[in-house]
Amino acid sequence: MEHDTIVEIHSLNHWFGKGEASRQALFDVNLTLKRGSLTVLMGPSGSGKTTLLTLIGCLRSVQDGSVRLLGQELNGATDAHLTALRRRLGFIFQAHNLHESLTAAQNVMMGVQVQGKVANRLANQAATHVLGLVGLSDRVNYLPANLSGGQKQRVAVARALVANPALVLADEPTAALDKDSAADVVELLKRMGKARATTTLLVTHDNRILDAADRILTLEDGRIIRVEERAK
Ligand SMILES: Nc1ncnc2c1ncn2[C@@H]1O[C@H](COP(=O)(O)OP(=O)(O)OP(=O)(O)O)[C@@H](O)[C@H]1O
Repeated sequence: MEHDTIVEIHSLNHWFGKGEASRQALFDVNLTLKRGSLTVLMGPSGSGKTTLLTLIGCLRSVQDGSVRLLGQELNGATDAHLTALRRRLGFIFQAHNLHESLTAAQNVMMGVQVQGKVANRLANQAATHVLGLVGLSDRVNYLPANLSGGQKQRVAVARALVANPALVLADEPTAALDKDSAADVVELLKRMGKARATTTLLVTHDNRILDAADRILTLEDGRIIRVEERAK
């Protein structure tokens, strides 16, 4: 695999349930993600977007086909191996998933500390720096309860990016936000992605993210039915 290939998927199939109740959710998915690219995944509810994202994110086991993440095969990988790989990724979900009892800075520090043992002082410096990049310098010591929805999602973006992950996976990161906050988060993902050459795969219906995408994939009934390359 080329050095700048972050994800390479061949003939991926996935099923939920066993025996009679078994239902196929993904059919013969093939996909390559290059370093620094922003790919959007679209498709109707139930088309398999989250299933694909969670397979790439080592959050469920690959059953059939090949998924190579950062040069390593996920099909047949041990739980320990999947956990180690998962730590090299950044995740952003629709609901921000912040710890309510921790400040913004402490939440972001957790994004550094999952990577292994890092001195608190260094983790704190990194967290403060990234919170500054997402425009929250004056909110580092706030608890989530005292932040707006958009600010919380910016903390979640900071937490996902603080350890410079090779790949960021995002599932509807702007869905729970009002228009202005959503625009801020989109701008941020674009800017941070460019500055750090992060590879991003995100599920969204947000037109502003579509405008920023290098490529738009459409899933329907578990199959990629359209690939639109965007000229930059
Ligand atoms: N844990 C599960 N157990 C059984 N079936 C599941 C499970 N997760 C997803 N499915 C089924 O797999 C298919 C794909 O679901 P998935 O969540 O990937 O779709 P999606 O495109 O992300 O949908 P949405 O936009 O509504 O989030 C659906 O038919 C869904 O019902």
